[in-house]
Amino acid sequence: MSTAATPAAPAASAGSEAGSPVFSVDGLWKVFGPKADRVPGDPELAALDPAGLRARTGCTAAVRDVSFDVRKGEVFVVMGLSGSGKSTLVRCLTRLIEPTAGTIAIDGEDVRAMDRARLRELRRHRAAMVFQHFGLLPHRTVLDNVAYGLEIQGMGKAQRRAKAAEVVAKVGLEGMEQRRPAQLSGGQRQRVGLARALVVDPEVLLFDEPFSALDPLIRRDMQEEVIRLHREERRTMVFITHDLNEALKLGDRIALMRDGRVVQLGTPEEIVGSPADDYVRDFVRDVPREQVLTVRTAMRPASAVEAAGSGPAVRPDATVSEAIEAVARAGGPARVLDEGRCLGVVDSDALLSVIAGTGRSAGTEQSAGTELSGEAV
Ligand SMILES: Nc1ncnc2c1ncn2[C@@H]1O[C@H](COP(=O)(O)OP(=O)(O)OP(=O)(O)O)[C@@H](O)[C@H]1O
Repeated sequence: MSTAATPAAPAASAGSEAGSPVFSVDGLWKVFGPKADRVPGDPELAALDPAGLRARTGCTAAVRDVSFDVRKGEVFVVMGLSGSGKSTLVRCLTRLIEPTAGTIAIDGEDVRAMDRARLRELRRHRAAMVFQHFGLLPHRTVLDNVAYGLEIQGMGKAQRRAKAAEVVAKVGLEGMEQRRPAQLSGGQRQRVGLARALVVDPEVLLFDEPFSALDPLIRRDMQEEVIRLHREERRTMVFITHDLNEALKLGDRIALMRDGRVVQLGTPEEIVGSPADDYVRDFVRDVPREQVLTVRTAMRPASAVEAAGSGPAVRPDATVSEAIEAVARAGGPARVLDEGRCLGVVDSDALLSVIAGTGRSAGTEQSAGTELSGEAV
């Protein structure tokens, strides 16, 4: 299947090409400082740690040799501590920051080769950014703030207002169309920022720590909003956060950054269940494993008798926490059923050992299965 898409590919088309890359990033570097260009190509300089590089050259490598794909329809989270390079990396995707080396493609098109007009179109139509400081126009109403992107595109007033009203309702601000930003709460303002990015129907939404200034309850509301929008539209999203819980909650996959490098790229389950190194292990140490790891991690092969049984059943993507409930309620093992196929069995010992961190690692799946009928919970 071709991965080429029209510049303003509608979200509805995203599902048909699920899994193909929207952004492809290869060997990306961003070095700040004098004669930054020489760093990526010089193996000796490229191998220095941040302090060493700074001492030797006066440069900071904010992004170091990073490669990844953002797949169509996924929420791709870039996570890391302050200064790890998240914002620089995501700004490089649309060249809000010019990369020093490496390649970036969107739907196969070379972003680094784009001229100014094409770049403008990329930022306005294809990859819209939602910022933490949403930069709303204070004298404009909510409706006109949202319609602003369409105005820039040259859309007529009636049409852009109608479209803006639709998106204002979609983000839960119905009835507030005529308010000005100063008359809104922080969470509501963030919704306007989100609506403003959504109204141009971009192929990808880029979120730069959009919720970090919000209080915890409003933040949770906004996270739910993003999950809902993603579920409804399957729009591709790249989401920067330094908050591990937010990353685990929102991300289909997470790129964990440290000192400009991606130290691990994987699903929440892979990152929590199989940390790539001690840094990641330490990072995820306090995560409640039972809420992230799934029964795939905990199950063992089923005997023929167990597979044919009629006891409780759980889906393979059910969390360990959900499985504990099912097993506790039934007082015995539960079958793991995938569309009627028995993939294995989970029992209380296996579930406990996942919580204790002594179980099998994430991502290893049972391949054998038995066709069975049954409802998985
Ligand atoms: N314009 C610049 N000039 C020099 N150094 C920079 C510049 N912008 C960023 N840096 C440095 O690059 C590194 C990565 O910064 P970046 O803002 O990408 O990190 P971040 O992970 O997004 O941090 P935060 O969570 O605090 O926003 C930091 O060491 C930062 O000081």
